[in-house]
Amino acid sequence: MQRRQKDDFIEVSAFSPSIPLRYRWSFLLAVLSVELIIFLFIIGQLVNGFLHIFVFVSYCYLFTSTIYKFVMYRKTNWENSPYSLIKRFINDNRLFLEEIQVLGTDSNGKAVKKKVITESVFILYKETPKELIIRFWKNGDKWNELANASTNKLSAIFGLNCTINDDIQYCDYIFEKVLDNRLHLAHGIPKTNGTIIQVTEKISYDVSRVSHGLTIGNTGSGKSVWIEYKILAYAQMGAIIYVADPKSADLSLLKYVHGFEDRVVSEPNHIARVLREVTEIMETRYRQYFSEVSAFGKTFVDFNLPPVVLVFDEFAAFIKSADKKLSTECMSYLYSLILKGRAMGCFVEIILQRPDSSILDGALRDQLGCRTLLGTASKEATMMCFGSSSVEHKSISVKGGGYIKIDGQGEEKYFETPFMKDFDFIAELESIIYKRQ
Ligand SMILES: Nc1ncnc2c1ncn2[C@@H]1O[C@H](COP(=O)(O)OP(=O)(O)OP(=O)(O)O)[C@@H](O)[C@H]1O
Repeated sequence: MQRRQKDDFIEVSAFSPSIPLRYRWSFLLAVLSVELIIFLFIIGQLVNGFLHIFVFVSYCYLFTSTIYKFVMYRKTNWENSPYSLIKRFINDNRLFLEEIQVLGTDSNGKAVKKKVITESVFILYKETPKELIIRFWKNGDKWNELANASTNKLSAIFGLNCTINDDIQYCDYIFEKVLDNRLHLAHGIPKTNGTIIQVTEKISYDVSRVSHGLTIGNTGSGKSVWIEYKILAYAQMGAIIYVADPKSADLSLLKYVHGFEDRVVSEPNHIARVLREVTEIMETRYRQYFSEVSAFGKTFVDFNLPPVVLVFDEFAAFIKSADKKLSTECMSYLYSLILKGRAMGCFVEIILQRPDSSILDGALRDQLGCRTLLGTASKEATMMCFGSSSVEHKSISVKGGGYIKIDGQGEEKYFETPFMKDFDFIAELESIIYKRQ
């Protein structure tokens, strides 16, 4: 079996020693013996009876504290250590091959046989204060399949949720030791740093690299609250925000906010107009800023251009219900925004109640850099949002809880949208806009 470079990883296999010397009971016995010898030596040197009692009491204290410290050290540093747990995982699942080998003959001429491990899986781990990474190499051998199929067992062993980073040559299981926390907007909204959206205490992403969003969730799962938070984050960036709300629901109320009056639309013709407007902004930016070779690799951030965001609620329902010509026109604008908008800073945030792959196929979906699935979702919705994934989704009872997948940040992970209670979204938005003017 081919084994590759280990980086800072520690390797564990069936060949690794079961217990390192400093955790063995025999080691404790050796330490206690040394202590006893020292005690007997000191006692032998003393004549004073009072000193005998004093040394004896000290020795008793040393004896019990040595045993206590050893047991605690073993428990915390060894029994629950990744090394020991991985070793147990290998043994319990028999991830090794054994064969009986003849070692020689005894005095009666009988063959002396012994079971010897001949092959083993090799699992690596690396521990930092924040995370534990367990790596399975994919060697195309009999343990290859194991690399992608150990989520449940490993999560159970370590008692932590994990995310997977699946590479061609290896599969990393990343266990977060520090739990993530939901943001509480009543404590103040996080200040947007440049083009970064802070999602939870630990999750964030940069819209200049990861553009466009998709939010899927059943009614009441928290889509509107999540999008409202995103609108605040975009507003902090100084974005020009358009809202298409064909059902004239909550988001359409934004038209009463100063600056949003003609950017919030519900009528099909107006939605088409807004899509056209955003596409034109994108095309104009292309012509003005990206027509020379010096613009190579640059984005809207390099030209100090504000992001332009189109929030499209109930997008699939709109496309299905609109007249054919209009829906074709809208789809073509949307395609070009999704495919070409990133560098120009022109983004779409699509909200869907029900998955519909006839509207948003896999190729287009993959262009939407931040995808969220809120509430307990059907298999179809999960597939629609994330494609095939090895993440086991739990059922969700928390309002605003769901899964998020951000381009370049591995598989989807559980998260909770910022908590919006005792918080006035409209007042906050108006205050952001006022401060910007
Ligand atoms: N992040 C959150 N913080 C606080 N409450 C939330 C959050 N997300 C959802 N809720 C609660 O859940 C309710 C439903 O959320 P929301 O209106 O966003 O769902 P929805 O998916 O948009 O539903 P619909 O499709 O019917 O519009 C909210 O009124 C709110 O009470």
